[in-house]
Amino acid sequence: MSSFILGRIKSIVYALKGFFWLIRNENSIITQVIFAFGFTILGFYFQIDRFEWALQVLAIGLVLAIESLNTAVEKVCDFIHPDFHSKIGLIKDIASGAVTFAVFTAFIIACLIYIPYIFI
Ligand SMILES: Nc1ncnc2c1ncn2[C@@H]1O[C@H](COP(=O)(O)OP(=O)(O)OP(=O)(O)O)[C@@H](O)[C@H]1O
Repeated sequence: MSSFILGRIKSIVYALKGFFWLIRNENSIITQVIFAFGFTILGFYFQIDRFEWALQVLAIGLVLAIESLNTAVEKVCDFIHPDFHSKIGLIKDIASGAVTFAVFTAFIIACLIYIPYIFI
């Protein structure tokens, strides 16, 4: 097998290792996964259409991906500077701010999808 293909396979294995680590150990990711299951049940309950499913899956993926990157930033911060430092605090706050953008976007998408089903 060429070293290119072998390299790609190794990358996928490492990525899956990170994926499973996150859903086993990281409370914020576990919480978001529970929310994702909740909204999936809601989607089946209200029989949302294909376009709404696509938007919902995109919103869930966006939140999980940004939350995962936020976790990575926190880990780097704790590794390079385990003690309290105002700059570390700011870096962590900014990474959390990125999650807030994603959650806010997902909230708007959820409102656009479900408000018509619930109230109209
Ligand atoms: N080393 C530090 N120096 C200064 N402020 C910090 C430091 N560590 C954390 N903080 C502050 O505490 C907040 C929470 O940090 P923390 O690393 O506990 O993340 P978290 O959002 O609670 O994530 P998790 O629940 O996944 O641990 C940061 O956003 C930052 O404001």
